[in-house]
Amino acid sequence: MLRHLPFSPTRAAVLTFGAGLGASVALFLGVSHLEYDNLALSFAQRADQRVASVRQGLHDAVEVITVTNRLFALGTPVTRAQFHDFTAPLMQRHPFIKAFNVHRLVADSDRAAFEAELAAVVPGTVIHEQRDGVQVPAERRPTYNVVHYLEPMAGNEAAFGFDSATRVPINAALAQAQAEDRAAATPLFPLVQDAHPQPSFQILLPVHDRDGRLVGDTAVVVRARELVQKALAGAGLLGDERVMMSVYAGARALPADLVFTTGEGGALPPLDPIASWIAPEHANRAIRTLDVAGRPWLVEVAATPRPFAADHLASLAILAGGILVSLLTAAWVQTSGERTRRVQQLVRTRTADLKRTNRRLVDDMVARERTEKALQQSEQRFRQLVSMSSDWYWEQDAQLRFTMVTGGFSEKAGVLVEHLLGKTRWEYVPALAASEAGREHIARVTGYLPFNEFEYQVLDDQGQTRWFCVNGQPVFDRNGAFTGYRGTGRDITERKLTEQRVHHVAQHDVLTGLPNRSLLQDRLGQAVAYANRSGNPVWVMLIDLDRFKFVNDSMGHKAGDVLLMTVAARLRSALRDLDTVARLSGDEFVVIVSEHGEQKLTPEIVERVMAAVAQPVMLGTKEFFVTCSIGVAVYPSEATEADVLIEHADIAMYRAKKLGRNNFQFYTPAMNEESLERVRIEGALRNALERDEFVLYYQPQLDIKTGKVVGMEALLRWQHPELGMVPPGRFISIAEETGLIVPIGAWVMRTACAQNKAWQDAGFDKLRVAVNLSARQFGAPDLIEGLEAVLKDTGMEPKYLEIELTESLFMSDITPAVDLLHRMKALGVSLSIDDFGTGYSSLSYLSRFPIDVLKIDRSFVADITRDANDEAIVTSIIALAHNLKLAVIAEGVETAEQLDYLRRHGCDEMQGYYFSRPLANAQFEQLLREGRGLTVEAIPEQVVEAQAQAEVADA
Ligand SMILES: Nc1nc2c(ncn2[C@@H]2O[C@@H]3COP(=O)(O)O[C@H]4[C@@H](O)[C@H](n5cnc6c(=O)[nH]c(N)nc65)O[C@@H]4COP(=O)(O)O[C@H]3[C@H]2O)c(=O)[nH]1
Repeated sequence: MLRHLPFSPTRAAVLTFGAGLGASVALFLGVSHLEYDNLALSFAQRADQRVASVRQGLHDAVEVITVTNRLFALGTPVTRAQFHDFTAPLMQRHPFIKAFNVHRLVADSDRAAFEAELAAVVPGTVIHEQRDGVQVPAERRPTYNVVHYLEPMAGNEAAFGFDSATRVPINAALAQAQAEDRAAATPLFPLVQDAHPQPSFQILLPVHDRDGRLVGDTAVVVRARELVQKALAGAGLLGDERVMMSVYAGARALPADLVFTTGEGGALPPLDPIASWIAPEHANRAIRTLDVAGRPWLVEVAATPRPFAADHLASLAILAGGILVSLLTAAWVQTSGERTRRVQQLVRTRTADLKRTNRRLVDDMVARERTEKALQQSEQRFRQLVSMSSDWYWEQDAQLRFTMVTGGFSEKAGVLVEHLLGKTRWEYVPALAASEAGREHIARVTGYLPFNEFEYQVLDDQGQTRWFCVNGQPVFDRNGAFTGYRGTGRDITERKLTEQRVHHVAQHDVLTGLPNRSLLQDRLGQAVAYANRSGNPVWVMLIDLDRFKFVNDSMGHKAGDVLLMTVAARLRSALRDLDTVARLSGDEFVVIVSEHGEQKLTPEIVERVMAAVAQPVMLGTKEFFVTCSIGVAVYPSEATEADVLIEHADIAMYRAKKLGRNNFQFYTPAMNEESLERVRIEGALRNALERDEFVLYYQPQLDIKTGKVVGMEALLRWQHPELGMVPPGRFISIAEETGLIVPIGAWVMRTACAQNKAWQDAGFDKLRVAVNLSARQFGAPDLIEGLEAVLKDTGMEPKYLEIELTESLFMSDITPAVDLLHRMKALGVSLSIDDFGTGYSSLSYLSRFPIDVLKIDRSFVADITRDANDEAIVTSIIALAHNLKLAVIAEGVETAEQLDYLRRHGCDEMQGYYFSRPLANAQFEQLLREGRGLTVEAIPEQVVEAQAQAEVADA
């Protein structure tokens, strides 16, 4: 059966519904029972109320007649008027009273008199009776019971004079009243005064005279229905449809006795046993018997049949609610049951699935374990890699805030990770938004674009500036929604600092820290641009230190460096911050000064610079004076374009140098010519050796005592096809600067040796040839080998070669110089110091050097007879040399006085125009051939010696 239902109720649901239904019915019955009891109680109360009301109404009627009867029982005659006055208010109070009667027993003998009295009240009244409904004079009887007093008369006229003895009920009631001595009621009977009979009755009480004889009675005529109605209405019990009621003026419910009923058809409906069973409350009936002045009255009260639901709302509601709750509970149980069934089914299915999956899982587990292991290893490798590398790894969320930074970020970057997390890059580095590169980066990132090698500055937790370089890739989920960024970063501070250093180094001189040539060009461009804008002039000064080369060569590079740094600092402090001081090269500095506002550019600026440089400098333990030569180029000026400013300043500087150093020159176009010549010379010099344009001149050197030529100095001459004979003063310095002096010097050495050997071989006296060795040659690595080769190749004995060195050559780091000199000396050559006295004045090194000859510079010799200082220097040099067992040769001897002085002071040899200028090959050979020499005056050797010693002591 259940299988045909659209759903199959579970047993639990059926049981739940059954139990719920049973409980609901039980509850319904219980509550119904209570309702029945309640209804019965309510009905009993209603019935009692009604019965009591009716009883009260009847009691009032009895009470009325009792009171009225007392009026007559006193024996005092009562007039009709008194009777009227007495009964009028009672009638008013009890409208159910039809009339008050006083009956008189009248003997037939008194009939006429009595009728006369009656007629006196109502004319024509006789004692009468009713026969077939018609009023007729009473038949003659022994006694009559006549209505004597009647109130009210109106409406009751027919009763006045009526012989009530013709009425059985009245006679019976009077007899009963007399017998029981109390009021007695008649049954219902039709009144003579009623044309249409209404249920009425009388209650009467006998009246006795003073002797106790019955003389009549007092009666009240009552409308029975009105009485009942009045009683019920007075108690407010009319109109209650819940009950029906009937009142009978008798002991049984006979229709003839029916006084009052609410039921239709004049009486209560009979009880329907079936209906009573279904609705027991309908069987509620109350039957009470009342005593009405000795007569039984029946009051019957029944409940009005009502719809069942009207009186059973609560129980029905409970039943309906119970059924509903049962249904709902059953439905819930059903649903739960079904769900449980489904869940069980699902569990079974899933369990089967799980078993299958489990088997697969076991397989997968093995694979996964392998994968996890590999992953762990990979992760470990990644972590190791990250920790070993200088990089860190970072991630950001969709709002571009850092969510993770790994790889020892704090240690590598000096920033705690917590300081970064939750912030965007530009929240952590607000300066990003201020730079163009930063804004570009922000735009890129907010556009979810990848970025590479983005570099930016960060302040670390210690407040140090660092540089980070980051790479990043945007991350999108499967749906293409942006979820954040991930990438790497590294600290590139070191690299940046290195770059800055490199950049600084690239633009600055390492030694002095001043801008170098490259930055100088930049600054010069700015200065020229400023000059063009403002119309103010710009001066470019090229400063060259005088005799720096000497310091560098003589005191060593370190001293030279100290000097350069000192000069750089002095230049810097002598000028304004706005001005540029740059190191061009070696001992050359460039200053750019621009005219600003009221500060005019004047030569005092140049003088101030010169004065600043010309302060004493402590080099080691020695005090040294350095001067400078300055060339100044002015922009704008007629002849000076912006791009040749330094060149022109250089030309002017050369001019200043030429003019005796320690001064300055402003560039003039004429200077350019000299410079051009210098350039021409430099160019021509490069080809001179190849073109065989060099020649050697030889200047004789003579023994002062004997006057004989003992040697010669080889002096280089350049026979240029256009320039003519170019003296060394014009090209030697250029050759030294360009390094051309090395091959040229080698040529000189070889040529001089070869020539000397040739003259020796030609039979002339064997002379010594002196060859100048420049600093560049002295520093050449193959110097010794070259000398050996020359001596070997020419076959000249080494003792005939004298190598002239300048003091400055070996004054710097004397140890290698000493070593080199010894190696040269080991070749068998002699060594002389040229221009002695012009350089570094310490003579202490002389004892350590294997020197043979000191050569007094011609500048001392020139003034030897005029300047006491020079005299002193010369005599000192001679004395010193002799003390050191060195020979002394004076050069530049031009006069006999000079020669005389030198001779007197014991100078060994001389060289100078006084005897001979440097001579070409042929001329020199001629000189040798002629055997020319000095004329020697006889000066006693002791005198010369003594004089020399005395002058040395004076000096
Ligand atoms: N006023 C005056 N001058 C005199 C007198 N006697 C000689 N002289 C000049 O004095 C210079 C002597 O040479 P130095 O001091 O070595 O000075 C040399 C030397 O330092 C250098 N020089 C010349 N030839 C060579 C060379 O082959 N190699 C190197 N390295 N330097 C050389 O050039 C310098 C100048 O050479 P020169 O012009 O030939 O000038 C020569 C010579 O002509 C005199 O009485 N009065």
